[in-house]
Amino acid sequence: MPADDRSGAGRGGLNRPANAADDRSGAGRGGLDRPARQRQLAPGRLVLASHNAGKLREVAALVAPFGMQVVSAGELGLPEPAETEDSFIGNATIKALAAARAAGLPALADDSGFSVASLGGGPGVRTADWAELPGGGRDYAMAMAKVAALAEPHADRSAWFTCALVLAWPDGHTEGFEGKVQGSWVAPPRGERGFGYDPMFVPEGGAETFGEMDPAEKHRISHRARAFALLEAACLARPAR
Ligand SMILES: O=c1[nH]c(=O)c2ncn([C@@H]3O[C@H](COP(=O)(O)OP(=O)(O)OP(=O)(O)O)[C@@H](O)[C@H]3O)c2[nH]1
Ligand SMILES: [Mg+2]
Repeated sequence: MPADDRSGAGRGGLNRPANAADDRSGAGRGGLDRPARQRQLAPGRLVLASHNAGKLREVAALVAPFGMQVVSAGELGLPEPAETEDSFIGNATIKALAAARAAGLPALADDSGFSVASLGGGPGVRTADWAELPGGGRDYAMAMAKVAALAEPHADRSAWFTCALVLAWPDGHTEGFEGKVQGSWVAPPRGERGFGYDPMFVPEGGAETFGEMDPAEKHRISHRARAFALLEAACLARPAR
């Protein structure tokens, strides 16, 4: 397990990116060319560069207070680019840049995943792949069963979700942020709410899975909410009341 995969969460409230310098540069290089202040997202149209209905619902709810007119990549008929990087920030950057350039609008992408300590942080960036069916489509019951079967022999039940959010502009500028939520995996899965692997994850200090809890509670503590809090602080202004 990469040591810093489990850093960042559960310490001092909101998560910081695992590597603040790299993650907040967006381009992943950090340091020298990083602007002193992140680029602000002006009110207007924003593409949500995801084809996952569960994510779109959650990201749209996070963006809602900021008065942006959101449109999804699917509604614009944008293709899904290949996610060829081995980091969440890297893949979110691919998706955000592809959408921003194709639409000529700012775009917000989410790359996220579920990690199990005893599986060396897997499935991690390959979380969606573990649910893919050979003939197309996804089966999350199958994916959760696979994770549980592989992790079952190990005493360590700790697990976490990671979410990278990247904002991209048509000129190629990006800003990236990462959030994590620590907890443990459970089997069999519990709850019908949420999406993906939510029914097999219990956040630290809780008793319900993300699949059982009120969506408002997941929104309050999730990896996605934590990444969004960083994005908000850096790039968004709440409209005046
Ligand atoms: O239980 C979950 N609760 C969550 O809050 C959550 N966030 C992400 N995931 C899973 O992680 C993979 C992301 O893969 P991913 O970032 O490539 O997204 P995706 O392919 O589904 O859509 P897109 O945004 O790429 O179009 C997918 O399997 C998602 O189900 C979650 N599962
Ligand atoms: Mg994807």
